[in-house]
Amino acid sequence: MAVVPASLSGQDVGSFAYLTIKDRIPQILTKVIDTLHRHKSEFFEKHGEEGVEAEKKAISLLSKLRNELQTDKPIIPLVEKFVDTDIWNQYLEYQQSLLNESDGKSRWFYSPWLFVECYMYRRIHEAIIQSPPIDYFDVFKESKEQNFCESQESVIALCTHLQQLIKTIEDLDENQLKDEFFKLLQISLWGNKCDLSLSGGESSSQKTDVLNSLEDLKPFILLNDMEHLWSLLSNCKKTREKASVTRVYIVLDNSGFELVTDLILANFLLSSELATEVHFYGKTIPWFVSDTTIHDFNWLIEQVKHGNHKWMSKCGADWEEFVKMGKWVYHDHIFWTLPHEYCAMPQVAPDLYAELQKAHLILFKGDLNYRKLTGDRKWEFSVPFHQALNGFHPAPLCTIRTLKAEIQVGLKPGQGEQLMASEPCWWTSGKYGIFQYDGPL
Ligand SMILES: O=P(O)(O)OC[C@H]1O[C@](O)(CO)[C@@H](O)[C@@H]1O
Ligand SMILES: [Mn+2]
Repeated sequence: MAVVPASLSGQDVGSFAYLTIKDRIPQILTKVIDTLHRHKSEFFEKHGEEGVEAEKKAISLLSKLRNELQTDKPIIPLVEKFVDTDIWNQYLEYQQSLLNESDGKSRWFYSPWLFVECYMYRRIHEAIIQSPPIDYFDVFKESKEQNFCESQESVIALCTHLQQLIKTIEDLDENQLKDEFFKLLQISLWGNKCDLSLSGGESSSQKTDVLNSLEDLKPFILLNDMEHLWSLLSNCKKTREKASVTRVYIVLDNSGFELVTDLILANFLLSSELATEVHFYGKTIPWFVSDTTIHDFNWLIEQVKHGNHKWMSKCGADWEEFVKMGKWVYHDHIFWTLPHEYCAMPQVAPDLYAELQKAHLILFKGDLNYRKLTGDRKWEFSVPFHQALNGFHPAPLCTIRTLKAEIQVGLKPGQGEQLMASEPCWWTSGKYGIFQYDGPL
């Protein structure tokens, strides 16, 4: 097996991982507890006393979790039966086996950051499913919906842009079509600034007109492989036989404004015939505050459809139709909410790996996907992306991510060091973005 660098972890005092475990995660837990409190009367109305008791139980489990974290207690196995409980507990044992001390127990600050951060969201889910009858409750739903509602104006601007574009799409020459493709890719990139995990669950909606900001934002794209995406898809379109398909898969990240930008891009892919099918992958359980579940996906399409604007509602109606016709397919898979790096997918989720191999192109949205693609490890800046993927090559793939963690590969020699000297927060602030491609050229 190839030698890989150590994992990022909270052991490195002062690092982004350390600060996330120390400050951001407890803050998110406190918000979750507060959300449950605020829904107390709703639970009472729905379920009577039983609902109130369940709310108390969930809160006490979450307070215990917060205490374990803040006092750096050992990571304990999951107890409630769920589809992935055994896989999680096996992974916990595996993490323990990596520790050299004889009585070594995985702890929050001493284990890989990716592992403990995923574990925290899985424990939140456990607290909820241990508390029937409120075991259906999505503690992050409110903030995801708020993010969408606060981005209304930008959503209208994007829907209007897309509908105008579609009207004349057949008259566009190759270069014009490529320009439009690049625009919508960049919108989807900057949509990733709006996650709610980095902001500790605080509102992070899109209020400026992103369409008119694209030129100003260009200097912040550190790696730009958009040309490869164009070559690949325009080639598929040219060489495609009648009745055959081009499948683009989008591994989704955040709901709210970012999801709108992804759906706008997916709509364009169909309208331009660069793809004939778009497959979406979301999360099975609430995850990293703002990540998309099937409920968020359906809710958002419904909202857009009933939007108070002609072009917005046209988009929503078309999107519903794409889903009905099977041109857009939404998939769930438990693997996306496991702590494993993606190079483990062939062993842990061979069925999912086989599905991904059917794609002509896979787009991975967001920072967490990047961390899992590269194993969340301390790679040198100039290590090739292909190498950091550590054998994960199901199909041509591209990561579309704003930088929100101390990890970046594939830079030019000296580029990372230079950024580090001039702007120490360059890789955690979400200010910079990348399109990083791996696949045949
Ligand atoms: O929604 P994204 O882009 O995956 O970002 C998730 C965020 O959560 C973090 O784990 C921080 O809590 C960062 O890695 C990242 O900023
Ligand atoms: Mn996210």
